[in-house]
Amino acid sequence: MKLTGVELRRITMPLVAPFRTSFGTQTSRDALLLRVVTGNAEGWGECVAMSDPLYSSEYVDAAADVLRRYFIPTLAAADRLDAHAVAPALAKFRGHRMAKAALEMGVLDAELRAEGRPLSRELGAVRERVPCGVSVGIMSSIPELLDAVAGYLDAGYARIKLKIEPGWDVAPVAAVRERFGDELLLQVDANTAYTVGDARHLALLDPFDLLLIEQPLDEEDLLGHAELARQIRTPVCLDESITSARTAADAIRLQACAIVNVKPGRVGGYLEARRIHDVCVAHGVPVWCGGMLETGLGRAANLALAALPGFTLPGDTSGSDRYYRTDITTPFVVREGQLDVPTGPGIGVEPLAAELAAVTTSTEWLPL
Ligand SMILES: O=C(O)CCC(=O)N[C@@H](C(=O)O)c1ccccc1
Repeated sequence: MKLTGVELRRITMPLVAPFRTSFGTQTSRDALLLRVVTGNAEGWGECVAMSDPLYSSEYVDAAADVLRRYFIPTLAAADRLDAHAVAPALAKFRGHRMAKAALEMGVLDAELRAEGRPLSRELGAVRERVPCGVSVGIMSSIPELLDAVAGYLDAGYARIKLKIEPGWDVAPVAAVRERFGDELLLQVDANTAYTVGDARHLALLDPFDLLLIEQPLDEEDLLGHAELARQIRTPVCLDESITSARTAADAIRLQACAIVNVKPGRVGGYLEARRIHDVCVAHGVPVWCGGMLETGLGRAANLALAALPGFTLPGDTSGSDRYYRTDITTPFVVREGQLDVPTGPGIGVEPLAAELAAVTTSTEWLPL
């Protein structure tokens, strides 16, 4: 397969409501999409980097630049190209995993569409539908939080994840437990907001029977997470710390985590995400699929991944309307707390022309 050209497309999609985490508040999603054109098919890639380097070191302008100056020309020069050749071809460049993931996703989508094969089959999916959790941001009051959680439970979500930070942790968890009962699948996400010195405070969450506490400490503090895990009962889950199958294996061996949040964009693509799944399954560590406010393109691909056997916990792949009034693909609608895994070739969805045009802020065609 030969690369004939790549379109870099920037889009801006307003969120239906502000989404506050421990590292900031988002009101819209500025994203980079890639349309990868090969001799016999086109594929779509979505870069999950945020507008600013607050979740990780990557940000969308930098991703566009490194793709334009280094990654796309490197692939164009490759005499044979398939999705499995993308990561090795780009390995000489350090980091920029989200940019690499977007390009690999576009090549993988094009390759599978040309062969008529769904991504779910390529990855090894064993389910046709996956249970959906939902991520709930930090709110300005407990009543506002309880109303939001009630709305998501009415919508059928199978699991609630609460964003927490110092000053917004035990009280919201206690209020949600008290209002919605002990059966509710409930977890929290700190996005690195604490230190191991907060262990005694975080142990106050133990009585609430949480599924997990996600990334409580700095992404580079594996030993701190291992120490924290010895001091609290709530299982520790890592997100930002897990950037590859190698770091997943190290984190497990160091007993820094009992559960892993797998995000294809964070780890360099869906093929590395599958390797992380395989490492975790081999160690008996459950995984679930995280989210980065993806459009329907990334949502579709994440559903294929979330259908693999080791994804035994509900992920953050929620319905399109959790974040967007109008998606750029046919919207994903949660039914009985589940979403259908796309069955079409490749990622199984394509952008809707009018909806995509309405949110496009720039396009750039790189002929190769
Ligand atoms: O449902 C989603 O797509 C978002 C899930 C979610 O909470 N993502 C968090 C995270 O840290 O995992 C996030 C939010 C904003 C930006 C980056 C990451």
